[in-house]
Amino acid sequence: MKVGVITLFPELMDGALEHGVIGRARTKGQLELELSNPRDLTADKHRTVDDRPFGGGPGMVMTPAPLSAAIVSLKEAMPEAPVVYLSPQGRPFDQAMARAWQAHGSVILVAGRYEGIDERVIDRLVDEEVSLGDFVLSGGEFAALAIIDAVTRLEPGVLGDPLSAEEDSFGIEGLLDCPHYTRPEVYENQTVPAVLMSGDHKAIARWRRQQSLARTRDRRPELLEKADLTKEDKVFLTSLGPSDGN
Ligand SMILES: Cc1cccc(C(=O)NCC2(NC(=O)c3cccc4nocc34)CCCC2)c1
Repeated sequence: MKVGVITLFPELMDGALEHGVIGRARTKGQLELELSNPRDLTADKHRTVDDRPFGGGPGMVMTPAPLSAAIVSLKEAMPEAPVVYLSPQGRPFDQAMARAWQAHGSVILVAGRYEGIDERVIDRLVDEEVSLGDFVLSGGEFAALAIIDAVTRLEPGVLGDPLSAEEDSFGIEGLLDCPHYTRPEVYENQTVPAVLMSGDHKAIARWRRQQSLARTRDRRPELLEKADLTKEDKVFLTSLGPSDGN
């Protein structure tokens, strides 16, 4: 997987991507990260990357020239990669998008700062706008980090146990995850569901599936519409009483 990132804070990206599963994927060459900082491509001695908005108003806007130069430099290195601007105006990111970008093999992510980027850069160079959610951030970098994590995990060989990528709840046709327990067996007088201690793997798998289904119905019923449910799933859901929302 090749990921290009345009960011004014490459050190922030680098640092966050040196650890854990993602850090190892980089070391093993399963993830190639190429960062480009528009500030390095400025032509003025003050290395200006932002300016005041036409039409007035608060804050600053990222200027088009250095940002375009940074995008073009990565497009030359990764001509097949789609250019994705991370922004609140974008299409919500989801596991299907992560799978599509992993399958494609490369993506260029543009992280905004200030109030955003000059619209002419979007018109000319951006293929798609994608959002991590409806909240205000200082920059697109943390959205980029989340997306890089989601995509890299899907790369074959990155996760020790390939099943865990599938078993992540969104791997199982977009259901929420079941509860998880580990030692000690009794903690603060709270015990573990007996089925998990039974050694009956069929019963455990059924319990986990039913927990995922019940939680999805209670907390995110809209996900059930898109989920790929078996007949047994549907029978179980019908057997549940009214949702208690938890
Ligand atoms: C709801 C709302 C309305 C108006 C502005 C903002 C806002 O947060 N504007 C600031 C910026 N936000 C993001 O980049 C950003 C934010 C959230 C999710 C994201 N997913 O990807 C990038 C994302 C845009 C340029 C610099 C940071 C948010």
